Amino acid sequence: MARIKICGVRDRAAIDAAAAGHADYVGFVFFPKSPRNLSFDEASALAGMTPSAIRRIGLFVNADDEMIGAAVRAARLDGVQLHGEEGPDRAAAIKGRFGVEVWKALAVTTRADLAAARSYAGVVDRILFDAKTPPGAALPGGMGVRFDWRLLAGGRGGFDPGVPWGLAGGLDASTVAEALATTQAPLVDVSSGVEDAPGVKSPAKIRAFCEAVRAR
Ligand SMILES: O=C(O)c1ccccc1NCC(=O)[C@H](O)[C@H](O)COP(=O)(O)O
Repeated sequence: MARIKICGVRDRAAIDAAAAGHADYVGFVFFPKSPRNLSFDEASALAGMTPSAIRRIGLFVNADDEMIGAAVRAARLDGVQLHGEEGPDRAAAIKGRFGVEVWKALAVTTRADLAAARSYAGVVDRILFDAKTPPGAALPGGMGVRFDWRLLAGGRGGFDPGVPWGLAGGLDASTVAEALATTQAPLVDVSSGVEDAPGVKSPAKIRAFCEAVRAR
């Protein structure tokens, strides 16, 4: 069964809904331009509300060590998701310095974009294939954009980028079954697809999303 990450949670209701849906991860966004951005104090409080069965992943975009360290400590993060232009060397340095799981998001439009995953094999704990947002978009993720999931449709053994992976971008309760059927993704990540407005998570949509994943 695919693992579930609910990204961009900002309040107790969203965390409770993720727990009710047996989500595996929640994502805390540390990117000031995002409507989902958290202060370190907010993240610390949310961490205290998160059941121990759910792991906390902090999302960063080209952040420096000072910011990542402060967030890891405040929110007692289990992992960091790198959503900017962090290369394998930077990812390795972050893993070495902070000793948490490191996920790298790769923006995908065409098959050629998948090849970059290989350079992170043995370095990161997970690759997240996410849709490339349009040029000039306000954010590099969390915008409900999807890519052609057939790019991840593997052969008999399924798609194998040589590193554990997940699928993100444009998922919601009505599309995730098709996404899973097409890709056999071992993890799905959702943000705007479980919101009523940017940054406003819907507990009902979170529960529906989790049910749609678990129903498969
Ligand atoms: O959520 C944000 O505001 C955000 C900001 C900067 C970089 C990435 C961001 N979000 C990434 C995600 O939440 C997801 O990993 C992914 O992009 C899926 O988002 P969505 O299409 O909205 O489900």
